[in-house]
Amino acid sequence: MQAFSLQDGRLCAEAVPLDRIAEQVGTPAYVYSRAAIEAAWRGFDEALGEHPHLVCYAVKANSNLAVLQLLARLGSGFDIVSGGELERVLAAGGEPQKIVFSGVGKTAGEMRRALEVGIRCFNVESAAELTRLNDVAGELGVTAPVSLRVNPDVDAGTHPYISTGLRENKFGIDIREAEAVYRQAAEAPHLSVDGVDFHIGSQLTDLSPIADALARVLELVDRLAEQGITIRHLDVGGGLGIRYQDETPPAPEDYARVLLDGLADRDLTLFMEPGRAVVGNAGVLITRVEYLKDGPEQRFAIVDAAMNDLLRPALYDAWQAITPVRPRPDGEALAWDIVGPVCETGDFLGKQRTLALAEGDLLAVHSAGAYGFVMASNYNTRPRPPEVLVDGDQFHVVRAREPLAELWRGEQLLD
Ligand SMILES: Cc1ncc(COP(=O)(O)O)c(C=O)c1O
Ligand SMILES: N[C@@H](CCCC[NH3+])C(=O)O
Repeated sequence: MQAFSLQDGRLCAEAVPLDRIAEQVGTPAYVYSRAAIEAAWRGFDEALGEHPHLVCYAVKANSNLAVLQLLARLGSGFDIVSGGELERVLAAGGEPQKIVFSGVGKTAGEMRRALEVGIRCFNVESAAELTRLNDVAGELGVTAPVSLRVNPDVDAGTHPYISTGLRENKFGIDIREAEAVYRQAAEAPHLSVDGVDFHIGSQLTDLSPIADALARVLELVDRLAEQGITIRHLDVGGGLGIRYQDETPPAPEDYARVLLDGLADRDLTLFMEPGRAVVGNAGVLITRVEYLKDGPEQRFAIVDAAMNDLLRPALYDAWQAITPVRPRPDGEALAWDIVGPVCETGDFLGKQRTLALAEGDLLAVHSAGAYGFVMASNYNTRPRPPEVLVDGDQFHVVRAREPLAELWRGEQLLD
């Protein structure tokens, strides 16, 4: 949960210097720490102690196969939102019985595949989706396990683009309509009601909206029990924040305490879907300064990473720490806008960063393990960067830089 630190040019807890990685794979490149990922996942798993639970890592945060494989080996479950993520989890050795499938727009094809492999549960987000899932399960002659994602209408107090638990958001089933939809589910011949689910937003730094949402959803569970609809598991989604700058996100133990206190003596298995908090501070994006440019109003450090590699600053105006891998203690510290080569004014990684810089310097953009590579694109026909996993004193290139010719594979010239 701590902001990631570099010690002597290395990811903390790992022995490989980042400049050695840069020499071998070039820049920009994502670098992840195995030790940090595993420690963060265990933090959630251990916080829930003996209470029956399943930590379903949210694949969307970082879906690199080697990252998924590490988590699968720890016994992690997975929260997926597409057929593509399902295939990734299976390819990485994830157990189908530990997969939950979220998302508002599941296609019939995605449902079919998930039923064929036998996932643990579908987090259903509308009455229409429930009808489709029942039909698809019926065609296959199987029963689909379901949990309804309810929208508890609480303000998560996060960026509006990543807040999901308000009535006006597209996510989940309005909590006031949930009982009726549960009755529909209970009567459907090819569905079995197993759980209830909520997820109110991402980068949450305060536990009180989670406690509010939990209380509302537990009232629903109790009302359903009175009607003979038994809920066996409660999925509390993900969303726990990390420290990017000066945030003080709750520790997994405090989070777990709120959840377990809320449950009281109810017999509910807990599922959780953390993404960012598992991988966010376990990764950096390394990039090299190409040019220093003195504009009339502003100094620019033009680096070789851009918004296509790391979108969060451009999309959310997100702040991520940027530090030199080898600081220049005797250099003059000046305020720089750290910008990329893409042809957009919004292409920046950081603004007004006071640093002593020279051309050729290697920089690390911190907290880049979550929503980094997964949101990268080929805009400006730039190859997506390689991904490297550091494991003690070794490192592995777990995804190579895309060769340029791959960027137009499948395209056709006209006759
Ligand atoms: C349903 C669901 N579960 C889990 C997550 C993971 O969220 P986070 O990375 O904030 O933990 C998300 C994304 O916000 C989500 O939409
Ligand atoms: N992409 C967002 C988080 C989205 C959460 C997805 N449900 C971010 O970088 O902060």
